[in-house]
Amino acid sequence: MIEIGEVAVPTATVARLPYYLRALRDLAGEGVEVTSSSDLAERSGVGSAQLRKDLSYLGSFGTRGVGYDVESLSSYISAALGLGSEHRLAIVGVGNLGHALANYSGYSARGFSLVALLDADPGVVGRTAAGLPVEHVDDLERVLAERQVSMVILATPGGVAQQVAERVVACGVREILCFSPVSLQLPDDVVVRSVDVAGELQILAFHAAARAAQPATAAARAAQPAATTGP
Ligand SMILES: NC(=O)c1ccc[n+]([C@@H]2O[C@H](COP(=O)([O-])OP(=O)(O)OC[C@H]3O[C@@H](n4cnc5c(N)ncnc54)[C@H](O)[C@@H]3O)[C@@H](O)[C@H]2O)c1
Repeated sequence: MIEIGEVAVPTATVARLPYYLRALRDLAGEGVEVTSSSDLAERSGVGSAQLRKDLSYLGSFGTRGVGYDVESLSSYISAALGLGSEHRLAIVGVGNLGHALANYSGYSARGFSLVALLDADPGVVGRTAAGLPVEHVDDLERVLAERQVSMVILATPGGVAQQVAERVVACGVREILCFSPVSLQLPDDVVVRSVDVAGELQILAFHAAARAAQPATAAARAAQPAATTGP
């Protein structure tokens, strides 16, 4: 469970909120003012019962027979995710992956500002990516303090990730997005989200193998219409 204000929300629900928010923003971009739970659920890639359950942790939304007000639900989820305040990001490790992450153009639209890039390689330090200079990791403490960094993306080789993460945490950062292939050992109040593309692909491979083993069952399940009730 994660505390949002005075409410305890399951971690899995919090992980789905960004998908609801993205779907709501897409709807707003299309000029849609009110949406049904089934439409929002489909756009978010979840079942509508799951969507209603997740939203019920945050409060009472939607009008039966009418639906959800896109703008107000979007504002509420943004506030629940803490996106009202600016999150200042640094990327440590600006190799292939770090460079690609630096050039991602979607941070600002989602409430994040990329403010610093750090690397240990003298051949990388001094280059620019996304309009920012890459600074030496020796200056990590100064850079994080000066730019008021509150979140760090770690994209260093696995062998140095623990040591870099400890320095980041000593600077007061409590949220780390880790791409390095290690299990970081950090104080309990530090939240680490690890991304593992190969692991996700292995899960897809598992599903592909399961589907291949049971073609008739899978086809029958896919043909069943989803049940929808409520707003
Ligand atoms: N999680 C995933 O799905 C995923 C996908 C691809 C890569 N990775 C991992 O992400 C990391 C980066 O991958 P890559 O392909 O960009 O590698 P890369 O070698 O191109 O980049 C790593 C960068 O980290 C820098 N570095 C090394 N030591 C450092 C330190 N102490 N402080 C700061 N920077 C330091 C290097 O100079 C280099 O620029 C690797 O650990 C890789 O295994 C994870």
